[in-house]
Amino acid sequence: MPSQNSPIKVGILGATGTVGQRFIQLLAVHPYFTIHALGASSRSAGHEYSKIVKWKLGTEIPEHVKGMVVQECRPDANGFAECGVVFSGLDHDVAGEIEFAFRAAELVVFSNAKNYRRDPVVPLMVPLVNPSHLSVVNHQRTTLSPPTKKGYIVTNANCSTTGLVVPLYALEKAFGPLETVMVTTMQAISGAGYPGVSSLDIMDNVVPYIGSEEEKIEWETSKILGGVTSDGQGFDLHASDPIKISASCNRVPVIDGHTGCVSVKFKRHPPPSPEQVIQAFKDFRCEAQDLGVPSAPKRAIVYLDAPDRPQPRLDRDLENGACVSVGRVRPCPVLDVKFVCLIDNVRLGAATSSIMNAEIAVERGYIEA
Ligand SMILES: NC(=O)C1=CN([C@@H]2O[C@H](COP(=O)(O)OP(=O)(O)OC[C@H]3O[C@@H](n4cnc5c(N)ncnc54)[C@H](OP(=O)(O)O)[C@@H]3O)[C@@H](O)[C@H]2O)C=CC1
Ligand SMILES: N[C@@H](CC(=O)OP(=O)(O)O)C(=O)O
Repeated sequence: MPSQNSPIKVGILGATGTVGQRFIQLLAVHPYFTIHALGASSRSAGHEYSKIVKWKLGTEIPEHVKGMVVQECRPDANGFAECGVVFSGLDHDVAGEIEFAFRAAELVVFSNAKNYRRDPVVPLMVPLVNPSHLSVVNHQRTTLSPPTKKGYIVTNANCSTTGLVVPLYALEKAFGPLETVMVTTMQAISGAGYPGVSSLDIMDNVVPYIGSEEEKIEWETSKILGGVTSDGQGFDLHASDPIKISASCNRVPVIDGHTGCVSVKFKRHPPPSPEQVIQAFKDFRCEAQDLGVPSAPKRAIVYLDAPDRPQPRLDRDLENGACVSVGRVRPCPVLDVKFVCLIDNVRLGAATSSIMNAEIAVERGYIEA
């Protein structure tokens, strides 16, 4: 952990957006990191943050951030050169090039964008599941061009993928590999950024399509649940036990919180009973909790006993939005067991995961204080 006197200076790319605002809220007071630079598009650059942002959170903009001048997202822009880390909430249209430039300039980049998630040397890291993937950044530093001494990129997952893989990981840890997963999501409008989905499209409605979302859930899950290859240079993508995954994604008129209805089939026969599955959810602990990093939730999975939970409005604030809540565990007449899961898509689904990934990187010595 960095000493009290020298918190690591961090920049936020996409600081004016939905995810960027959460970064600012969550990092306003943080034991390891201090906000030092803000970046956004040329539309926002040159303006004081409080004058240009359409702040949507129910807390005030932190006092020391209000007057900060938003910069262009370039490593040589004012403030970024002194940073060790940048958190990125950039639109995917621009994230690829910008994040790469910050890595090349020897910054450590924690990204929410999809651009590098499939890269064979970039960890796709859900902090409650696969922090072991972080070690591959050593290989990334030497093999990606340009090679770096300190800089690297770590991404976090799609928000719905994150809400799914936490309970799936708990099940694989307790009962061995899964064979089949079916998930139907009901995703909040904040997942589409700001201004996102038009109110005329989403009020009084359900939209049964979110572009590329199903493919992301189906692909990302295996990279996250898989391990690191034996040479330590990449990811095994769960190849020895392939999981069949089918996702159906829907946009619903909820502000924050993605819900998933999940059915799973286990490789093992007989499969665990619903009672055993519930116990596995209750017993689940992960490395972020053992390391005691500041953003780790006390309970990574919160099991809710009531027959009508979890619900986004009631349960998205559990553990400050840093857990996955689950409920309705019951037999599945088609596969083995089914349940419902809920994630705060902008906290654990985005900003909280990036921050927790960075905290783990600090604790493990992958970021110099
Ligand atoms: N919302 C969510 O629940 C989740 C989002 N993500 C991912 O996180 C990222 C951010 O999403 P979100 O916050 O919702 O999106 P928003 O649309 O709300 O914010 C986008 C941000 O990117 C900036 N930006 C846009 N164009 C440029 C440019 N040319 N140069 C520099 N900055 C630019 C915007 O700045 P400006 O205000 O100046 O236009 C803004 O700060 C995306 O990649 C998204 O896919 C991942 C998981 C969950
Ligand atoms: N597509 C997600 C949010 C998102 O931006 O996903 P990704 O980071 O995988 O592009 C949603 O609409 O809820």
